[in-house]
Amino acid sequence: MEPSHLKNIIHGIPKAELHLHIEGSFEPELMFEIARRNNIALDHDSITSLRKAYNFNNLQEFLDLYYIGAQVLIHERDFFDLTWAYLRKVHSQNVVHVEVFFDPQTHTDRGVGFDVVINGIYKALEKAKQELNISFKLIMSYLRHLSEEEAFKTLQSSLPYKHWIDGVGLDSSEMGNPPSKFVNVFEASANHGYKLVAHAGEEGPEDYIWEALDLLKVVRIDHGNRCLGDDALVQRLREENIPLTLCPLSNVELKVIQKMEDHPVAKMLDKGILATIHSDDPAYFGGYMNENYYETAKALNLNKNQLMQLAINAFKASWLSHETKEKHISQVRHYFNTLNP
Ligand code: HPA
Ligand SMILES: [Zn+2]
Repeated sequence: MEPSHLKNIIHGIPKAELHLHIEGSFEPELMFEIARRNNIALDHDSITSLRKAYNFNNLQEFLDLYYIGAQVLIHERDFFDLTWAYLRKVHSQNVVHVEVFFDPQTHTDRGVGFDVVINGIYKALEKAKQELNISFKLIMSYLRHLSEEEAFKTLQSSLPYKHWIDGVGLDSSEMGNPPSKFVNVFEASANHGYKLVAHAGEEGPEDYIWEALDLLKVVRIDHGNRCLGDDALVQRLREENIPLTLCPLSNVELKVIQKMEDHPVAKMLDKGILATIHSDDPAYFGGYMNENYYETAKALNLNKNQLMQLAINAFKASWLSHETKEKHISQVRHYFNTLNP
């Protein structure tokens, strides 16, 4: 397919984004603006020099910069501006539903209140619902390099805002921080009514995916790239329809795979896994939803049916009501039916 034709097709697909860290959507331009108004000095003297530092050999090298960038976020307005900028951007890419992660501990550990963080993020999400017609869910993610006790404190802080938060996740440094470390806090989170997801099998082994399913009882796996090495796991994912929220540009940038041509998403679709495509940390990895779809489709030579399946899978994997999912899925089908051959 011609690149411009493929881009046009992808642009027009109504899309759902289910794996997005709001702190990872922090574009350098906005980071400099917020740093200036908060009187915070950044390590880099220009946007160009900051962008040049975005060159990672692994997850940890990225996380080190990601946490530094987040330090300029202090006031509710900062969290609002961050979230609003992301929502405007994805609106321009025909994203109609988002399920957004935020990392409260990245901020509360610096003395920023949980209320400040969530008010800023939530108000932007509400505004996008009203003005951009984007529906949303909000997922609070525990940092796995910290202790389970710390996660429990975060759970406690979240309770006054429970009606705004749909689920909890698990992110940050995967190796050496297995899901089993968080069994109790996940169980407690479920008891408070939160849905459960976890990053697993991004850099970590298949075992971590099993643990996320069996011990944490998650309903969705974030990444899960490593599952194909384990036939029993593939069967489990397929039989239970467990979605994998994949992030192809992230995988290339963090050297989870060597090149996009090695991405497992097409094989996963072939095996009947509910695989979906998202952007993870778009400001750091060079692309939002359309760019993730495009680079993947180009490298793997995906056809229209595969693109349609990916878009449908994302709505299936979402936490929208059955009725709303069906509405979006029929819009995706209609869109592909109206495309010229
Ligand atoms: O890709 C990721 N993996 C783990 N933790 C993260 N926190 C932000 N992005 C990521
Ligand atoms: Zn992620």
